[in-house]
Amino acid sequence: MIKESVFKSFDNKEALEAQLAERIAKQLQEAVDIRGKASLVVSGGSTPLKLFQLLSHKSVEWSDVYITLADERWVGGESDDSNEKLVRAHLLQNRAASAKFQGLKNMFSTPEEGCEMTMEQLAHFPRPFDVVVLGMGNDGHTCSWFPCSKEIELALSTDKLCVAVNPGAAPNPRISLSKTAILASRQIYLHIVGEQKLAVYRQALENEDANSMPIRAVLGQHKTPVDVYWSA
Ligand SMILES: O=C(O)[C@H](O)[C@@H](O)[C@H](O)[C@H](O)COP(=O)(O)O
Repeated sequence: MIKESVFKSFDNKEALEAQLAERIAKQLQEAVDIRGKASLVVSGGSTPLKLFQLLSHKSVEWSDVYITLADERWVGGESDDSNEKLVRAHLLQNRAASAKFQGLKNMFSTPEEGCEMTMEQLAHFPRPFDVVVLGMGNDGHTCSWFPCSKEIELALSTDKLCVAVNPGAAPNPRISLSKTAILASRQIYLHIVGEQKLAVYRQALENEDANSMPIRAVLGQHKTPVDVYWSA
């Protein structure tokens, strides 16, 4: 059994998003106040869209906030599969438009070829990351740590910042921050919605085999604070 992290449940998505946006904004501003800059890592997918929109209106010194992605599909920036496109459309708007965003995709044709350049482009990011927002798939993946990929053990063991991942059961080759990179942060939020994701989360707590349910690599450690935000 994995010792449960902080688990906060909400009656509806709106209440979750309002509280999480407020908390993230406060933590980012505190980081700017203390260290002069802050770093935020966000995930793609459908869950965080409203959270991004709420965050974009928050009174944070966004020009001192560095934002990147937990993972990216290796597709063009105009593709509807692009997480960068999603972040530019929903988060890098309003007040947050002045944030310093660095995507993970570059001009190389594969993530394997582009990985080194991606890591060079992230080398200047404030680390440990101040805030990391993760989602979770129904297979227990987070970031692009897919249990069906041949790179899953590497993603969960390498000391490098990024890994290329070729998921069998999901579209597009990916680049992902590694477990080492994600856990080198001050605060992780796992943002999940719906009964099915709750059941997957509960199943993840049952044992520590992260290769089969990679979210366990995050839930099973207690060095980095992990707060789970769930709503029906
Ligand atoms: O690139 C991605 O798709 C995300 O980074 C991925 O890890 C996502 O967080 C989960 O797949 C949940 O996605 P949903 O929020 O759409 O359920």
